[in-house]
Amino acid sequence: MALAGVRVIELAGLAPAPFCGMILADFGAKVIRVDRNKVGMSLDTQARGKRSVAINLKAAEGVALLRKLCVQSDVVLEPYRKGVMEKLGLGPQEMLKENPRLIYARLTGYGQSGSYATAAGHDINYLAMSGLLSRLGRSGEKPYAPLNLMADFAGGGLTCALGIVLALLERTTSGKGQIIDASMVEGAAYVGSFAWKSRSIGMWDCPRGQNMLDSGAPFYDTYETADGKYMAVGAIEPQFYRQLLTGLELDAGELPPQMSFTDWPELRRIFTERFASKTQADWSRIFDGTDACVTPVLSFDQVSSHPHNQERASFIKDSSGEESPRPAPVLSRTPAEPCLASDPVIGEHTVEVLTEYGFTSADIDQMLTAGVVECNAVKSKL
Ligand SMILES: C[C@H](CCC[C@@H](C)[C@H]1CC[C@H]2[C@@H]3[C@H](O)C[C@@H]4C[C@H](O)CC[C@]4(C)[C@H]3C[C@H](O)[C@]12C)C(=O)SCCNC(=O)CCNC(=O)[C@H](O)C(C)(C)COP(=O)(O)OP(=O)(O)OC[C@H]1O[C@@H](n2cnc3c(N)ncnc32)[C@H](O)[C@@H]1OP(=O)(O)O
Repeated sequence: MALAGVRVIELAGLAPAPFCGMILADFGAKVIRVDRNKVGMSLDTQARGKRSVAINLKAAEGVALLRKLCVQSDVVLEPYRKGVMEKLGLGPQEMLKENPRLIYARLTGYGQSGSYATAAGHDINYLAMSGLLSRLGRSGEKPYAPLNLMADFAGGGLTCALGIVLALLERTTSGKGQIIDASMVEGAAYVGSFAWKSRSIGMWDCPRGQNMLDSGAPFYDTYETADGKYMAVGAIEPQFYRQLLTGLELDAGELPPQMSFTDWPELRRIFTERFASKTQADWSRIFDGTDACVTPVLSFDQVSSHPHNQERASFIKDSSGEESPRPAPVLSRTPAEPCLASDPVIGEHTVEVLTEYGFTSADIDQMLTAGVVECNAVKSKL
């Protein structure tokens, strides 16, 4: 796999850093998640392929142990509020002195500088600060965050993973590590570069929800079907729009022109009525194999059995039968090989990992006894 041999220490976080760690693990890195002691259950749902070590970082010995793990690793991924790692004496300056090849990734909401740097926040706050949230939502309604996908995952975890891979690539020539300051505000804004930069061609001149790609246009929207499901329509170009009208059995000559903004409400009314007359399966049969850019809005239950997704094996099942998306993109020679075993329980691999990092059994026993580390066995799932 592409990242085989890369050793990553991931400090346990909420959602973005776990996703970043999972991407690295999916593509072959050895990711060790550092959890707290005495926590019953991990809330990390992005733990595929990781191992867990439980360390008490409130004990000096725990901090010293983490330092040793970081010194022998390629990447540290930390998701804490600015200053937390420095307080522990594990800030990037110190760590890079000890391991100049270390890539030290800091994934926060507001970045490592600026007056918000130490403030708490979540996806919706970062998205709001990126400017993007102001553009999301339907006409006449308040701004609406699309789950916590934009800042936490696209602008956060994914962008941070890109930064880590870039730094690893650069290190092959310079031999040097570096610090990555991944701000979710900036990551989300960057993902939104199209929205920013296409203002120059008038893409967003109308208020929220009234533009071509923000649910303003009737040919770029979703429609309810007779069975309470939905179809997605993305028929932008005239040649594709014509195929949409054909599928809906509508005569272009009897309709207002596609690009007449003022007629969009009337066109939407007509499309709404048409789509409501047949089921999702009916419309899928009509539009499958055409270039009308019309697809069913699949539920999580439907998605893996859709023929196209089945043909590409786009979804995988782990050993407990849980379904999830296959890692993307697909690399031809060194594709990801996602681990299908159950996610680690907290501290499941403490002894295994510490042994691998050169600690003796006596060292490990002493730390277990002192409560500096914890090792937990997997409970059988009966
Ligand atoms: C919208 C998303 C978040 C979605 C996540 C949800 C899925 C979950 C969030 C809350 C969960 C619920 C909740 O826990 C209550 C229930 C619990 C129950 O068990 C289950 C059901 C629950 C309802 C549960 C359900 C779900 O799991 C949840 C709903 C996001 O936007 S995530 C993005 C968040 N932002 C960032 O990541 C940006 C960077 N980070 C930060 O700004 C801060 O870390 C943050 C997130 C604001 C948290 O601040 P906090 O004050 O809590 O921490 P920090 O200042 O960072 O300091 C960390 C301290 O922890 C110490 N520490 C770390 N490791 C160890 C260790 N191994 N041993 C000991 N101590 C450790 C560290 O030293 C710091 O200590 P100090 O404060 O003393 O310096």
